Amino acid sequence: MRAMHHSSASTPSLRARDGILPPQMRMDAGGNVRVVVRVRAFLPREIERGAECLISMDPHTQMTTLHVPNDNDPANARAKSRKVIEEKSFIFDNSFWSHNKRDRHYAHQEDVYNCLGEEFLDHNFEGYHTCIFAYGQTGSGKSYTMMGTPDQPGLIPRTCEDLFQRIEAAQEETPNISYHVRASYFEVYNEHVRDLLVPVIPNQPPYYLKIRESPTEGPYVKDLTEVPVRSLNEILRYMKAGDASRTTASTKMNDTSSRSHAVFTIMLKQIHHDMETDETTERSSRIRLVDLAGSERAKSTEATGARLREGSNINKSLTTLGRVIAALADPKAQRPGKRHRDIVPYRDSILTWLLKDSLGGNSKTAMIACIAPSDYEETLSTLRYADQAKRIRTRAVVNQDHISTAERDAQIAAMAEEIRILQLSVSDSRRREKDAKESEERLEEYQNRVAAMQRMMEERSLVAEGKIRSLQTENEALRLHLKLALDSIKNPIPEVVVKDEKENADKENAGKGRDSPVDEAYYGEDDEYESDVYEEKANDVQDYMHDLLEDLALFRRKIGDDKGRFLDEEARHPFGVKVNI
Ligand SMILES: Nc1ncnc2c1ncn2[C@@H]1O[C@H](COP(=O)(O)OP(=O)(O)OP(=O)(O)O)[C@@H](O)[C@H]1O
Repeated sequence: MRAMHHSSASTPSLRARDGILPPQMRMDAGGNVRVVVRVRAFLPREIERGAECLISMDPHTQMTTLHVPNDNDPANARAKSRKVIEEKSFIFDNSFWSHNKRDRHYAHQEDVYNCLGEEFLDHNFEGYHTCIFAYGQTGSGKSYTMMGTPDQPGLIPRTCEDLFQRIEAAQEETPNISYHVRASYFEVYNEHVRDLLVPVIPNQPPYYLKIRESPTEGPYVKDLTEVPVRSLNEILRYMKAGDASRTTASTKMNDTSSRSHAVFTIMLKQIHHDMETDETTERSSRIRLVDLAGSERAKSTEATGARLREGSNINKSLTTLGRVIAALADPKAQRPGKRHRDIVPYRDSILTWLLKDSLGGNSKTAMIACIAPSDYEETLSTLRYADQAKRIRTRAVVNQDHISTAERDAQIAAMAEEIRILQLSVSDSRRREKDAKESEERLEEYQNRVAAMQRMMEERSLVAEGKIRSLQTENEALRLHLKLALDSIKNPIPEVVVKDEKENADKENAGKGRDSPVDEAYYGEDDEYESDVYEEKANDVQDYMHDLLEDLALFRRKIGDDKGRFLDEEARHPFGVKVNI
């Protein structure tokens, strides 16, 4: 069973990069949703129509103010028809001014990452799940902020880059930790989930995935592709492929990408093996990065109300998200107790059901509210959403497990037995073909167990890899130590004589008629005897070190054999089962 602990910052080998942000900017375990707002520059069409910027931001108070539009901009005519139209101010955790590049406070992509992404990645290394989602009307800069462009990469590629840089640095520093990264990418379109890592087959209808809920892990997408990734380039390749799939799908359906919600997930597993206690500590965290559909479509759908059911489905997820945020922000929802939790309508849409944990459960969550500079109505609506989201509190815990090698082996053996029994019952119910549903359920359970076992085997092999790496490092250190020891024994550093002593010694030597004390140290009669002793000592140390290295080599071979056996076992059981998250 998964044990949950609060962050054990003292675990030296599994740590995040600390001290980057002042403590008041770090969330505690039960923190509020972090809310930031970002305003973009004018687009060419806005400049053409002579749009005015209605936003101002105060870099000291992080206040964002929405000003009343003048009468010249036709885009704000509807806003003008409202009864009350007034200046509105909101304070957020950060107000990012990306409107005018010449401004001293201009927030570049890098600034957004440094202020938010970096801290969230710290949390992931500490073992917390995180979620960052971008919200805002179409064309307000969500994709630019999350994905960016090749020249100006956004939060997602920067997170991946930093993740692999940290892993690389940590592996050099502490070789007994193994890191395992997996990624998945899906979109929610028209209340359907589509796997973006499965290539679209031309002239074939899209394949939609089902949602399931596990009592321990919460809602997940069944059969979602989850690929293991070992480098930045690899993860970027998957991301690109997913984006291409998203665009292709949209064109095929004759739609725009802004109608779908894209969810990019990275699973990070850190496995630390303590050679002395033979105990393994695992930290698992989920990094969820979400680019939501444009918000104003949801509102217009809602406003007309009479659209076809299919039409209203398109952004059902987004309107439900609004209701979920409102319910969670309600102080009643913060109180413990089943009744209050029940009023949150997570299950009313696919997106909110899947993000249940990220919005109101075990996750540290941030919302980036993207706003256009000259649209009063839409911006006010986004800012109100964001203001409400500030009040949501999540309950993040460090996802950490301790397990000894013996316990892991026992678990694998028990699981293998369970799988064998399930396999028998699957083939039995298939033979009887009596109850198709029962058979399907058993098969699903069987596949889940096989996938879980496959993971355990992979982890066992990761632990072995970690052991080998730390032995190699130890080996190298010993070799170096031995070399230095031998060098210093064979060529001892002459004793340094301080000035006064040297003068006295010189005088004494002059009296004895000798040349210098250094000459004596090197060529004196006694020295031949000394050098024999050194040689003998050197040989002893060398023999001792040699034995040690042989022991190490033996241990290494043993671990290598173990690993080879596991891999063989895996090869004999080509599970080929997809993994659910
Ligand atoms: N901070 C920014 N700096 C420069 N250009 C930006 C910025 N934010 C957005 N843009 C530009 O504005 C346009 C719209 O942005 P983007 O596509 O990110 O919007 P979006 O909110 O994702 O829209 P949709 O909901 O339709 O997907 C793009 O041309 C993008 O390059």
